[in-house]
Amino acid sequence: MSIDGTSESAPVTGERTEDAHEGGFRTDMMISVDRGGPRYGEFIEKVREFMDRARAAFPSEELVDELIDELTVVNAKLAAVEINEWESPSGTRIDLPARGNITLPPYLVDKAGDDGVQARVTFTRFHLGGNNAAHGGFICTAFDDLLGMTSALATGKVTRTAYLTVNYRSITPLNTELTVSTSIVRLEGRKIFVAATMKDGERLCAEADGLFIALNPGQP
Ligand SMILES: CCCCCCCC(=O)SCCNC(=O)CCNC(=O)[C@H](O)C(C)(C)COP(=O)(O)OP(=O)(O)OC[C@H]1O[C@@H](n2cnc3c(N)ncnc32)[C@H](O)[C@@H]1OP(=O)(O)O
Repeated sequence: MSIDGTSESAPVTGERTEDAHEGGFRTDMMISVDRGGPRYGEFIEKVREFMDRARAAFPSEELVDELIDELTVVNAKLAAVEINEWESPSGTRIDLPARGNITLPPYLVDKAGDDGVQARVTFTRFHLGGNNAAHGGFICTAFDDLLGMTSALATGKVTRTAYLTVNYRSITPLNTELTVSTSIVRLEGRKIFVAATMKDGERLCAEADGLFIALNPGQP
């Protein structure tokens, strides 16, 4: 099963047979398109909407009291079903934007292969830096994840970021579908040199170059 979100393969089921805590990211994560059920994506969208609304709200004291009570109930429900990172739907639901991982800006993968990835990302109010522009850290996050995906697909190995350089070339707008294109610059043993651009139409918003290292077995 591919980690890129484009595979139509059947979901992986069954128990892990190895120590889930040995080694870094997993190419053999318990990838699934059904964990959390058919409405899990809708749940993630509601959480993302909540993050946007929380960022944008100016609540009264009374409303804050009310929200604390309601969120206490919701948090208790979620705490009761906490699970390890390898089997959580968040991060493994490859049918959802950004694999259903709310840590990441929501992106959709259009094309993914061993020469690079094409994706669309939309930053929203939650990702606000200032004056209606995206926060640079979230731009890095999008690049890091999509370049990590690029490195993994090019090598079939588990990789980690050694460095990531981002140049911010023009304002990155919120609520606008942006295109991200990644590519492999060169492969040198365990070293994967990668590059990426983020564009609003033809306008270059940001670009990145990075080095990812294919991890040795058992390496954290
Ligand atoms: C689909 C899922 C996508 C998810 C993407 C998310 C990716 C991430 O966020 S990863 C988290 C952030 N990154 C990290 O935490 C990594 C922390 N650093 C480390 O673990 C290690 O330093 C690591 C793995 C990068 C390299 O360590 P190690 O495996 O021991 O390799 P090491 O022997 O030091 O270096 C290997 C080669 O890379 C080079 N290298 C390593 N780091 C750098 C660097 N920062 N700059 C330049 N060269 C470097 C070395 O010089 C060496 O080159 P050569 O083989 O030519 O001598």
